[in-house]
Amino acid sequence: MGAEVVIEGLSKSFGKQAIWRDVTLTLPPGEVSAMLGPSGTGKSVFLKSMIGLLKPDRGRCMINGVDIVTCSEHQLYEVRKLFGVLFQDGALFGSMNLYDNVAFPLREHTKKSETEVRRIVLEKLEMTGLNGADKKLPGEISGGMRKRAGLARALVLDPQIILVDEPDSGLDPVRTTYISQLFLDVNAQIDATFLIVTHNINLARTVPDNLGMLFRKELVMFGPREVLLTSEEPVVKQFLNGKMDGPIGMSEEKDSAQLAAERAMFEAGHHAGGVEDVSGVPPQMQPTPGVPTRMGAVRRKDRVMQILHGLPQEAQQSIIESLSPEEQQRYGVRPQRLATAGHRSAPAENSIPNHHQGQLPDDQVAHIPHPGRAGNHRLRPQDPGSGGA
Ligand SMILES: Nc1ncnc2c1ncn2[C@@H]1O[C@H](COP(=O)(O)OP(=O)(O)OP(=O)(O)O)[C@@H](O)[C@H]1O
Repeated sequence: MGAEVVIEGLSKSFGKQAIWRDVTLTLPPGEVSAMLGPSGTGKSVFLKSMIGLLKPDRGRCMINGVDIVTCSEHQLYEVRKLFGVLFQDGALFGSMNLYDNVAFPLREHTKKSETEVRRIVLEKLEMTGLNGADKKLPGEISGGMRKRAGLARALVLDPQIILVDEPDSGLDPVRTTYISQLFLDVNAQIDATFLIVTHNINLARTVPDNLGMLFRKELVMFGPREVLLTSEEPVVKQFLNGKMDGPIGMSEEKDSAQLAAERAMFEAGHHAGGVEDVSGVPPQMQPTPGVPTRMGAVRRKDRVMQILHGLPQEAQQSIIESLSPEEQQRYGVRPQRLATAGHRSAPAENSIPNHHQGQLPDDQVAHIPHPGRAGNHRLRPQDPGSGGA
């Protein structure tokens, strides 16, 4: 199973420029999480901080019990072996063919024989759909293939955590979906913990189990996908709809005068861009038929049902609706009726009045038959109105 990553109060600045402060979240083991955020909000800095390439100013980043912010160089070296990283362009060596690129970490960090190296390289090339491409140079293949080769290389040391930086950069929407499918298939096969940094709305809506968003130097939210996808938080809504209307501006954020001027413009009928309001929670992509079940998704179901009562009402309903009738019965929950427009909830005739803070009545709160580690109490959705944990 992948490693859990527990981040508490993490802050990073460069000189006087604060990048983000007080970031607290947990990446549940074996689940796929994605971090969103406008350009320049420090998503790449966040990834680099997680592998110790950049040193945060404050806070903790615990991986298998080791805090990589304060650990020794030797411990950091060991912890880094748990990571596979897929950089934007695949970060391949241009002068080496794909075989040697993928073999590189094995030759560099292990004492494996060339026979063993060959077995592993060919296995990872096959896993990433690159059978027969081992002799190609990076310059001879498409951007999508380069990314897959970068993923094959990230897999050779059997990582427990896979970090992916903007997988869609330079790819068309169809290739982006194919690489997303590959992430889910690989996740199903090796049960590693994934963190994907992306701007891509389609990917964010359909791929990860958990979503987070960085904005104004803070983590706006982090939690199960249903929380962000049903959120009324303006910055989250704006981002997920790709519109100009909202707090995100041409550079990172707007001041109040610009916000008001633009609001008036949009109210007068100027198109704010993007498609019509997209709201609600689309079905999540699944592993390709024939690929093993995603155990991370199985554990997530129990985990999310354990924290269900603490989630916002819209998210709760969406989660309950995503369960099969048998699962609803097993967890002791039932869907409430939703109004059609914008998936906003309306109390069902037979529903018990909702309590404050989106809590479900006791008889609708999940009963977990087999609580386990997956009941990760540390992964809490951020209060939609705040950046704190
Ligand atoms: N090594 C560094 N030294 C100083 N400033 C840096 C360094 N690395 C990043 N920054 C600054 O940190 C900020 C965040 O950069 P980062 O690349 O993490 O943003 P991002 O959210 O990944 O953006 P994008 O989506 O455009 O890739 C930027 O202002 C950048 O200039």
